[in-house]
Amino acid sequence: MSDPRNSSPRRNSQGRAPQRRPQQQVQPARLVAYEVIAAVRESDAYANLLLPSRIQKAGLNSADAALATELTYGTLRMQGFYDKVIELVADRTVDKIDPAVLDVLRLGAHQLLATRVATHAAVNESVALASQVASRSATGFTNGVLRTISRSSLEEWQGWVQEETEGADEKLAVLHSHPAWVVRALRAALDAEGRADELEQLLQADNVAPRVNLAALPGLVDQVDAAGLGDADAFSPIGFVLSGGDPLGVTERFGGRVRVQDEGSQLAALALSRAEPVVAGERWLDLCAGPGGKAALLAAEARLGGAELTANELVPARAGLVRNALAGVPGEVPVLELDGTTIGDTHPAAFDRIMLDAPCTGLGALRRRPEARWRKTPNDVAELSVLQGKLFDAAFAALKPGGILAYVTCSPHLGETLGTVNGALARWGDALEQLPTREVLEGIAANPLDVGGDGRTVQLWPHRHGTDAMFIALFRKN
Ligand SMILES: C[S@@+](CC[C@H](N)C(=O)[O-])C[C@H]1O[C@@H](n2cnc3c(N)ncnc32)[C@H](O)[C@@H]1O
Repeated sequence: MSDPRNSSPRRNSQGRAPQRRPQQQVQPARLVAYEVIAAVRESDAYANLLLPSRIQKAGLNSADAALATELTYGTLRMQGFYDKVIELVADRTVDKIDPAVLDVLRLGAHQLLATRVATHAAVNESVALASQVASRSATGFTNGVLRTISRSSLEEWQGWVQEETEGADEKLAVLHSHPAWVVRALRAALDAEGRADELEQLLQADNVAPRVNLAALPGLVDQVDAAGLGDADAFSPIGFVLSGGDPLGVTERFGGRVRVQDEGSQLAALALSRAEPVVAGERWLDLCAGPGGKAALLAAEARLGGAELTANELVPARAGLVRNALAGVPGEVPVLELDGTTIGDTHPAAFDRIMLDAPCTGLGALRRRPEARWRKTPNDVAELSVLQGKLFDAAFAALKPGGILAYVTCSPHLGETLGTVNGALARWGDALEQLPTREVLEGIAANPLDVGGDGRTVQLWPHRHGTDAMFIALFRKN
């Protein structure tokens, strides 16, 4: 069989521009997907925030809403791979393609290579979309590129794309659609546990939409009612995998006492609240609380043990989200709006337990935020690790002697995990004691966790635990 790359649209007679503007209507689900993908590119929109409102505005039924979601998320996730395929076919780099046409091509490539959408529907609707959002001349180009892509299988394109790419990490990067620097960072993080051979599994897991996970707030939900929501989580003792239906409907039905929350986030909050028995009257702080997932769980745990939680969040709009998240838990939880780096000055030695769920790159939650991988840079790691160090020191100063600090990130990047921890240990010496985090979590988890490392810190992984790649480290102030 001849190499399909030789049938580039410029050379292929079947790819010639149609003579007339296509009459086909673009299906609303595809139009919604295109609009969100374009907004992500043009105005740095967040797909997970914009998509629900676009679906609602377009009045999509549930099947079309599911299609729009799959098309949007799948296209954004696999954009790096599709761009390489498009470059091979179009015989030019993607920066030489009109951005609106490129979005149409990415969306079309996704339908052809990763969905069961019929080839004629994927191509014809993409051509119609190109004529609607770009120029008439773009229709011939779109038609040619997509017809060429459709003539070969995903596996064949994967082979050609790898052949065209130099370097082992770079090949994995393009094949699994991650920036190469992220692949190198993930390899280093796995390598620190002696598990670099799991890299490909991790990259694959980043490209699979996560299941909807729920947390039933302890002491506030009848566990029998909650059990009807789905299967119990493998690890979190309060978690469930939603078996079906609208997650927001479930949260509303339970008055906010059942919440959508990743299992790893549940374990991180429980690691702090259950590290040792709670003494009534303890004061707890959630230093970087927005949007409030862990704060709600900590508030429920504090209520059970007779402790008092305070939440803090720098960004006022996100502090509002924290207040909403706390609404399902009886009792008052003050929500401060301070810069967390000053908490040691405003509240010296004031708290028995502090959650520092630090601002981070979020490289551990790439499956959840499909466009995030394309927005982060190594500079973000450098800047965030400085902020993480400052927040750590402030939290340490706000901790009472004997108090417990949980340092948590939803990034496995070593600069944000062990780098920050080792920096703090170097600064604080014997005053900062590492607690056996793995042992604490093994006492909480419903099943053995099988985490790597030396046990003083815990790194969870999507491919291994089905959670976001949460990093959790517990400390005591001596
Ligand atoms: C990883 S998120 C926390 C997630 C939260 N714990 C949850 O479970 O929903 C980090 C939060 O820290 C906030 N933040 C960033 N810089 C901060 C600062 N200097 N002081 C306090 N909060 C800050 C961000 O706005 C963001 O909401």
